[in-house]
Amino acid sequence: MSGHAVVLGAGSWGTAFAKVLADAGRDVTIWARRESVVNTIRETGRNSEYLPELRLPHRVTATGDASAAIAGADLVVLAVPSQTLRGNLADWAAFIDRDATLVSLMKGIELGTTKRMSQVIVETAGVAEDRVAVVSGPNLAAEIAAEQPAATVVACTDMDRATLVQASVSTPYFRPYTNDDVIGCELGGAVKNVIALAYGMATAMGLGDNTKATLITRGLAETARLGVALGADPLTFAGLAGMGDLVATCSSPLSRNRTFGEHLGRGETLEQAQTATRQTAEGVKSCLAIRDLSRMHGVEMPITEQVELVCHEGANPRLAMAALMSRKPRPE
Ligand SMILES: NC(=O)C1=CN([C@@H]2O[C@H](COP(=O)(O)OP(=O)(O)OC[C@H]3O[C@@H](n4cnc5c(N)ncnc54)[C@H](O)[C@@H]3O)[C@@H](O)[C@H]2O)C=CC1
Ligand SMILES: O=C(CO)COP(=O)(O)O
Repeated sequence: MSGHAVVLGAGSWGTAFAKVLADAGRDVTIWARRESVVNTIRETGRNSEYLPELRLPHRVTATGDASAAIAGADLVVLAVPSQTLRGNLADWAAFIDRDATLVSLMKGIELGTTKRMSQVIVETAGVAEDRVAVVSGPNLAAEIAAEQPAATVVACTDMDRATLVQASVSTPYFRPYTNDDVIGCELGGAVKNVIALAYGMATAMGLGDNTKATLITRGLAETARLGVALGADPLTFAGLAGMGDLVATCSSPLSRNRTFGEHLGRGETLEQAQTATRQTAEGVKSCLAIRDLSRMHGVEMPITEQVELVCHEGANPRLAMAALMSRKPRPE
């Protein structure tokens, strides 16, 4: 693979990922929805709204014309919010080259359908699942943009394709591992956002490291339970797309999900938290879809249930924590 790549979505991860692709040897076009973002990237080489510190490599350019950018690209990277993917991709699907690899960077579950992002891509773009790769791991965009060493997982049911994508995003600061467990990698990425909301609430409530370690560990347990019920390999949850991303997201003040949880933990309403934080916190919507998935598959996910109650039913975070602590005793 050495052709042209397109990154659809100019948020912080889409922009940082474009840099990774360019540093790994690609010409890259970023599609941005807003003309002001396109113009700033073209004129200054920076996405000043999302990653102002980052000077993009010369191989990266921007456009507002998705169809022109997609045509001829052999790597089509999707980096829009999970809940808008289906609508966006419906507009773009016709322009995607029949041999192109579609790469999902998104960490969410679709509301209503409870579909993972790769499933939405397969359905909407009309491609076989082995043409879709998922990139997921402890990858806070600002740290990658600053070239701080990090690893990730490239998951695809076609391991040859996973290896090609791995080569396309390998740089001295970004180390991708391949995996064929797409379900596990996608669930790890989506559920950790929900657990990070809980972690943020605990942080704002002044709770200590025992509480936080408990949330991470039991959060991982409920993620793995759901994953196994959906056909994932339990070992995936001990890896970068599971524990790795969960730890990075919960412990980092850069995380939008953790930050959103902190607002809720200070007693703000959902609307107040949304006003205070501008970027997408995927867990806020995905917690509803993940709760639905857990009920459909008869899997207990107590932390997710409580996060959903705080986010969408106005439950008090302290009472949510008390509810978790007063559950029926059970073996680990
Ligand atoms: N920011 C990060 O550190 C990381 C983010 N991710 C995931 O990557 C995905 C994308 O996130 P980010 O790049 O951070 O950006 P984001 O989620 O904040 O926004 C993505 C981009 O989509 C645009 N957008 C918003 N609504 C849209 C719509 N209706 N149609 C088309 N475009 C729209 C935004 O303007 C922005 O340019 C998310 O699923 C996130 O969970 C994954 C790893 C790291
Ligand atoms: O997925 C991420 C890091 O791997 C980014 O998390 P946030 O969306 O919470 O910022």
